[in-house]
Amino acid sequence: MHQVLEQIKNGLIVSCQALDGEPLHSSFIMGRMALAAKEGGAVGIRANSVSDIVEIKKQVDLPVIGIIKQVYGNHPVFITPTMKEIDALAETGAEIIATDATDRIRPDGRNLESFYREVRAKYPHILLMADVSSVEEAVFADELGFDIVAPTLYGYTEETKGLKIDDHDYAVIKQIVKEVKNAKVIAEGNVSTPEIARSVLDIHVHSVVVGGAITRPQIITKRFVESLQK
Ligand SMILES: CC(=O)N[C@H](C=O)[C@@H](O)[C@H](O)[C@H](O)COP(=O)(O)O
Repeated sequence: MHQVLEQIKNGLIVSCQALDGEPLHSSFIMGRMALAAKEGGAVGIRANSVSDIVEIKKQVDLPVIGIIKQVYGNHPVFITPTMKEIDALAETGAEIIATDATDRIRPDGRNLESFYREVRAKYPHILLMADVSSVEEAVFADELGFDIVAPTLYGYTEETKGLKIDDHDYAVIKQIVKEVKNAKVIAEGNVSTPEIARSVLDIHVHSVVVGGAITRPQIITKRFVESLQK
């Protein structure tokens, strides 16, 4: 197994992201978030943008899943959508690059297969992670040759809006683990409690990514406030 995949096996990856407009939007703060995550025992970091990744890499020596969230017009594909973002991420030294791997046409008019082949040919040594929204997309990404698949976009496409990883006793992630043959399956998206993290690991995912429940204090605060108002 690739050394980085070995390193993150059975562990927690913390997604340290604050977009423009969020209270913690700052590469300095994301670097410190990553350091806090490492102190807490995280085995990897997921991060958005070149400047955040560069700062995070100064603070911690953990493997980084890099993405660039780039919106082109009103196009729905925004996680590392084109080769421009892949090139920028490759420069940062991110060990893993994640990209939208849904069946939607990309902003440059290409489909996933032709995009994947070009990225793989250009960067054969970087691990590639497929952010999908369904079992079918997970299987297709695995067949293409992605190293990692994750249901990151389950709940965030037109067809899946509002759905969550623990719906129907974890049916979707269970099916992905069952049907994906070669890629490592990582649980990501709405892993909002330690109990959910434990449950998905028990389904035999390779690792678990947690974002907002650790690194978005406005979301954490809201959950407490809502609990007080019940
Ligand atoms: C859909 C989308 O844009 N997901 C993003 C992907 O990088 C992030 O905004 C999420 O925080 C991340 O996936 C972790 O998920 P959660 O924050 O639910 O633990």
